[in-house]
Amino acid sequence: MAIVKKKKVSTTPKSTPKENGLKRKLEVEDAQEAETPKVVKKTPKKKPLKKQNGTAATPVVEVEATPSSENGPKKKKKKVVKKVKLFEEEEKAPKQKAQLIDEDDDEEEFNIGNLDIQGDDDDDDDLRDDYSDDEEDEDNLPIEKKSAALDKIKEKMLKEGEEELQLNIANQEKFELPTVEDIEAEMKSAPNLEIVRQRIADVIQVLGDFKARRDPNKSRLQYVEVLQKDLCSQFGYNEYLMAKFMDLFPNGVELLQFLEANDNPRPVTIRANSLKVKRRDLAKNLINRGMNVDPAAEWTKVGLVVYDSQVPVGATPEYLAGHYMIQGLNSLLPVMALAPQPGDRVLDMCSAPGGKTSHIASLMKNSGVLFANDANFDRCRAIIGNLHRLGVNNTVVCNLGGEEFGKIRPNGFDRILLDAPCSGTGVIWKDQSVKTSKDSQDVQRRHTMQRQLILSAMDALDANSPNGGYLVYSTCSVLVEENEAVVNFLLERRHCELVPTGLTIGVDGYTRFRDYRFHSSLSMTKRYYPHVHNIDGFFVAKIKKLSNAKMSKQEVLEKEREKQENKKKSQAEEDSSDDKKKPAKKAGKKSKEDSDSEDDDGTAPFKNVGSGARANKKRRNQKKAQAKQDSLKEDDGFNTVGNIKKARKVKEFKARVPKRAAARTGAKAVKNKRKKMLAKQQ
Ligand SMILES: C[S@@+](CC[C@H](N)C(=O)[O-])C[C@H]1O[C@@H](n2cnc3c(N)ncnc32)[C@H](O)[C@@H]1O
Repeated sequence: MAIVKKKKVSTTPKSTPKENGLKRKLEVEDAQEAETPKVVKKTPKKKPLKKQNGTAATPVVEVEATPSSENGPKKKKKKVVKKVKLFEEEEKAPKQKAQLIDEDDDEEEFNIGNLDIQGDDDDDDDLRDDYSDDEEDEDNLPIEKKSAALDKIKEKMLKEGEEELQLNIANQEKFELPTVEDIEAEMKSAPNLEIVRQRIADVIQVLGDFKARRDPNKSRLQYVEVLQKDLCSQFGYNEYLMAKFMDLFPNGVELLQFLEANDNPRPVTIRANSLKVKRRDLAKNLINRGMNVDPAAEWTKVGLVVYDSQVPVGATPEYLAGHYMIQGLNSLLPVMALAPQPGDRVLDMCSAPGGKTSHIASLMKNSGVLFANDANFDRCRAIIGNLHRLGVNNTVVCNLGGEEFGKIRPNGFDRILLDAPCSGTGVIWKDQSVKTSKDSQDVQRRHTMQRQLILSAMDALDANSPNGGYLVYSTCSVLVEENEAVVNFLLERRHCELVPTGLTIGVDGYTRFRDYRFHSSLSMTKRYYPHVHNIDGFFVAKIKKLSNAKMSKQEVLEKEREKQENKKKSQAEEDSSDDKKKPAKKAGKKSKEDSDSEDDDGTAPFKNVGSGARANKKRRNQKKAQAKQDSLKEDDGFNTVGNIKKARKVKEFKARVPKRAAARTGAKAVKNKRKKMLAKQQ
């Protein structure tokens, strides 16, 4: 309880920068207290664009919030006594106040200098010390003194929280896991979100140190199921998507960070249109209009972040004059990877509303030719509007299915951007309906379309282009099925190879993910996450076309065979390394200890990713995986091995017997006749 309130303090403005005499004067004149323009500018500046480190505050706070049965009451007593002392000193009415506080045990806040600060009187001592220190430092403004005092208190609280967490861990508290049925029943009535939140923190803690904290009668799977249900109810996702995210982030703390980032907006960013203005000049003009802007990140020369604005960002004279485009920073990445050159022939295959198109045109310096295509006619209007506003004049807007380009313009472009339609799982903050609307079928449909589009894009690319032959594939999805799986499919179907994106940020793409095994070069692709990079979830791959010749069936089959062999090899290697780690026990004699120890790998909370499981289990898993693969091949659009499957036609058996004969004779005669005919054929 006490720690949850501490969060309150951490959200208040943190620090005021030291400023020179003139600025200080202005500030004092402008506003006596906290809200000077400088403070507004500086405070968010640090937050939105800095890469967060792995241990973000929120989940830790949640764990800290776990009440320690031993410490809780003791601490409270101490606080009450100390508060009494303070009130004695401050108000000189000891008895009355003590009574008051005893009556209201929950009251843990008191007011100092217009700022609500909670905590025990050690904090107050600190605060007083801080003020006395500050008194000595006559240069500081009152707000600076308060800010410094707050910083100290916050630091202390964090330390205390950490100590409390350590104490909890040391106490080895056992948490009792409800059954999935209990949770389902709980969900039918209005669930208490505070309890759910606490349970999530508890389960993640248990999964993080499974051996020591588990209930011996419960398996890892049971914990994971409870966690999944709770996360769905806490964050409002369907189970399908939550399972996908749990696969993607096997570490519970990171999963929470990702889910929380999905509920918060990304910073507002704009791209300076270099066809019309330099970023520096644009920034000056916008600041003069009352917008608080700064360069968005080190890796971009055209991005600006807008902290706050007194005018709507989409209605300034500069916007209307086409000096900038409102764009998420992630949108800059695929265009930077594409690196279009002046004079190139470029295709933007799925381009509406034209943010990336106009960026491409500006890098081409309005020269060469750019085709901006989109299958949606209404969205094409938006492209045209934006291109006019931004002064782009090297572009042809067209309204075709992207799948057509491979046929109507084979080997026709130097560079192609395929910013594919996707599930949008990287931009959930923009569209919360994604949380519940995406299911297996939907993702499968996208996956199929993406594979068709990527093949068409590759066919439309000219491998003999003097300085090109590059395709950039991007999505605003974090799902492997829409990213690595699609690119891997292309590598198996066409003469092409992955090349480095040239992007300095991002994490490497997967080369293996659950049942999927991708080409090792997939590590050259880049992934972006909102909780890591503070930009939308995104994926970028850059591919070079090696030959305009299409692959023959023979070659495709050969690649296929090669792939299967590699897969078997890597599987065998895995098995042998597992066998080395743990000698295989006698098959069929599987004790309870064995089954427990399967779960004991605490490195990955949700599953034993890369654990040293025994050969027996491995074999069973292999069988399961094989069965799954077979079923994928059967009817699942995620099959990255075979052709893109159209709806299967069910072939009916037809007896090769003339209809008239069949009509004349009985069933038995027809059967005999058929037998005879078959014998003859043989
Ligand atoms: C992710 S958005 C593109 C965003 C755009 N690149 C930008 O930066 O402004 C995907 C676009 O693909 C279009 N689209 C969907 N299916 C398509 C297809 N088969 N061929 C071409 N475009 C398609 C959609 O209309 C949508 O505008």
